[in-house]
This record gives sequence, structure tokens and C-alpha cells, in this order.
Amino acid sequence: KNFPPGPKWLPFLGSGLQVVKLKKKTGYFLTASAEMAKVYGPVLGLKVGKEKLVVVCGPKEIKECLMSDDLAGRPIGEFYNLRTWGRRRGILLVDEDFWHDQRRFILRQLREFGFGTRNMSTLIEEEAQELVDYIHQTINNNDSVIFTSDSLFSVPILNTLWKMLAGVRYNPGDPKMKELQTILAELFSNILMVGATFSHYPILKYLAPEKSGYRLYVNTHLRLWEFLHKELEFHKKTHVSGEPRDFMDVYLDAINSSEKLSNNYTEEQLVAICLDLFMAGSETTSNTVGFCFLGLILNPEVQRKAQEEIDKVIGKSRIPTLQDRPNMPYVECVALEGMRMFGARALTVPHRALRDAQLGGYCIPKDTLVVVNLYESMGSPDSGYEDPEAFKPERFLRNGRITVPESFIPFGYGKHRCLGETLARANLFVFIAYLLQRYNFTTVADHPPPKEWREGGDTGTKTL
Ligand code: HEM
Repeated sequence: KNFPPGPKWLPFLGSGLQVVKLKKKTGYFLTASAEMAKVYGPVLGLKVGKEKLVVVCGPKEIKECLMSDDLAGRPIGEFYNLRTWGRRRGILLVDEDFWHDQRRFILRQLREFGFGTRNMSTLIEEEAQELVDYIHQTINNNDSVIFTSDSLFSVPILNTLWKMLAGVRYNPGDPKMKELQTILAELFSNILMVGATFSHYPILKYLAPEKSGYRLYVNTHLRLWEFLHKELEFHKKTHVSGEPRDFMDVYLDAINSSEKLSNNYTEEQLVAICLDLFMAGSETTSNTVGFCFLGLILNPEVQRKAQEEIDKVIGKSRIPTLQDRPNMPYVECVALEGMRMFGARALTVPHRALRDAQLGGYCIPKDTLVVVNLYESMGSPDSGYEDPEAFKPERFLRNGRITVPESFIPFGYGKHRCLGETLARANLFVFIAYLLQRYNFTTVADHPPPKEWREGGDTGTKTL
């Protein structure tokens, strides 16, 4: 009763057919739901297969949703994620209090290994330097070479995260890293946050395991799970109690602690957390760097302005550091504009109503999935951004000072605000500054940059 309005529900299919039809017409789930919101209002009620799904599109309602304690659950079910995946192995990971305890622990411990500290800037700067050396060598060893943004950024970004979690970094081209990249890219390009076809229509798991994406989903998760388990085994063999080298070691200490923090700290839970952080932190950041460089190559005047600022503040005689950030507002705005571009092509991670709740004057029954359409907040013609498709870093500058509007929420907010924001923003600044200090970026004649983007914030493959 008083569920948010939306297209009519058909038996078994719910509103699935209408969603698919509009997705075909507009290209994406994001744009399809924005289109429907024009007809039905800013809180859109859908039923896809067995699941009730609410898509929040209006700015006021987005805020209300992200601040609501009643809507702060995470989805339950085999498809929804990582933590739930762990649950199949006997761990109860979806309980909210439990996650908040783990979230606090993760943030506190990651700070020890870098998050938000000088260590973090050193770690990122080292990765940026490795990347510059790799570009330099590749250029020197070849008559001509084309770099794609995927091939440039995925490995160094993953390294910054993996180094804190497990003390490991890889060189580009390392077969282990290639495998990991392939798995993550497969997951991201094939599975939408709001669920795969098989999660809405579970019978398809049996009737069409290939076509529904079920087999791919299970295989990629198992491969990731195996990858992380190998690292865990290595840590268990080499870890010295009380002398942690990285997050995995701290967690092992917590598991073995004589006070026994609680039964929440288990090896399977550790693997589930690493999986969560990997999935949430790798492709998101490298695709956002991708959007920054896409904006820079398509707008040479933006690139020139950023380079002028770098020349003025840093010059050529030393390398940039994270400490330069406050003095380089234009470069920071390039990063912000990349975040806006990425955010405008993404949904938040789905939330779940923990109990019967209210949103925008409608009733949201317990266990309904609720997802925020960030396109409406940062990219649609109604988002309040002038010419939202254009890459304009100066939109965030007022009299030389950075000002972001309230609707700028690439990391969400509220209880589930992105846990990796500090790391992501530091990565963006350092990589942009390092690369622009040394190189000019441009498109290659026979490789025009993509006009299309993939749902979920992917820029597609770009050549630089
Ligand atoms: C530019 C890069 C990134 C963007 C745009 C981004 C964006 C987001 C968004 C929109 C959410 C969902 C908020 C919500 O549902 O209310 C989220 C959640 C999350 N992010 Fe990020 N993220 C980025 C990088 C990272 C990194 C580097 C990490 C890991 C270190 C990370 C870890 C997480 C985690 C664990 C969550 C779930 C938090 C929770 O449920 O409490 N993210 N992120």
C-alpha cells in the first residue's frame, strides 16, 4: 500500500519488460529509470522478477534515502555480493551492527598502514613513479606505441590497495596481476549493481546458466576467492604475532587475540573483507582516473591549464607530492570533474529496507531494495550542472577557491559512505599531477576515443 508509483507489474515478470524496453531505447538502466521518473515521479517503484526495487532520482529524496537508518541495510541473497557470498560458507556477514563494527575496525587498521597518512602519500607516489618509469621504458623500447587507459592505470591503482591489504605489489604484465585484472574487469563489465537477470529470476540459474550470467558470476567469484585464499595461506605461514606487516596480519592478530575480540573475526571474514575492498576500490578508482584523462585529451585547453599550474607550483626540478594538493586547485578540480563524470554513470551500491520505512511520502516495505541513481544527481540535464556532458573543471572554482554543490556525491553519504574515499582522492591527484608534469596526452588518429560508456561508470577502452 502506498508503494512508490511505476510501470504496471505483470505476473512473474513484474515491470521487467518495460525496463528492458526503455533500456534498449535509452542505452542504460540509469537513463531508463531517469526517463521513467519523469512520468512517475522522483521515487520510482519497480518489481523485477521476485524483487521489489525502488530507484531514487530526485535530489531531495536522494538525501532522505542516504540519511535514513531504516534504509541502511545491504541486500541479502546469493547475488548480492561478496559479503553474502561469504555467508554461503557459513558466515553471517549481512547483519548491520556486525558490518559497522567491521567497518570501524577496517578504517582504524588501514590508517595504520597508510590511509590518510604520510605513508599513504609515499606509497601512491612510488606507484606513480613506477608508472612514469614504465611509460618511459616502453616509449624508449618501441618506435611507436599506443597506451590505453585500462592498461596504464589498473595495475598501479590495484597496487596501492593491495599493498595496504597484503603488502604485495605487481609489475604491469605480471601474469598474477593480469589474472586478477581480468577477473575484476569481467565482473564489472558483466554484472550490474542492481542485480543480474538470474538474481531477479532465480529459475534461470537452472534453465539458462550461461545466458543469464550465472555461470560467469559463480566462476569469477570462485577465482577471486581462490586468489585471496592463497595470499591468506602465505600470510598464515609467515606472520609473526604482534608484528603486523599489513592489514591481513592485523586481522590474523585479531583472530588469534587472547581477548578474542568476538566471534566476528574469522579467516573467512577476512577474505570476504578483502574481496569487498577489491571489488569496491579497484575498477571504481581506475575508471575515474580514466574519465579524468579522457577529459584531458578531449579538451587540450584544460590539459594546458593544469600543466601551467603544475609548472608554476612545482616546476620541473622536483616531483609532485600529495602535500601539493592544497596549492593546486585546478588539478584538484580536474580530479573532481572526473569523479562527477564517473558518478554520473553509476548507481550507489543497493540499500535494503531494514524495516517498513518512509521515503518521499511513500511506504517502502521491509526488504525492498533501494538504489540511488547518481546520474540524476550529477549528470542529467536536470542535475543543476550547466552543460553536464562537458568536462569543465572550472565549474568547481569560485574566485580561485574550490566549491562543490550539495548534489556532488560521487562517494554517496550517510552510514554507507564510501570507505575508500581518502585513498581514491589521493590516488587521483597524485597520478594526474605526476603524468601531466611529464607528458602531453592526445588521441591517436586511427583510434578515436569512445563515445559510448558502459553502465557502472566504465569509460570503455581509450587510447592515449
Ligand atoms: C573514485 C573511486 C570510488 C568511488 C567513486 C566510490 C564510490 C562509492 C559509492 C557511491 C559507494 C556507495 C555508497 C552508498 O551506497 O551509500 C561506495 C561504497 C564503498 N566503497 Fe567506494 N568508491 C571509490 C573507491 C573506493 C576505494 C578505493 C575503496 C577501498 C579502499 C572503496 C570501498 C568502498 C566500500 C567498502 C564501500 C561500502 C561501504 C559500506 O557499505 O559501508 N571505494 N563507494
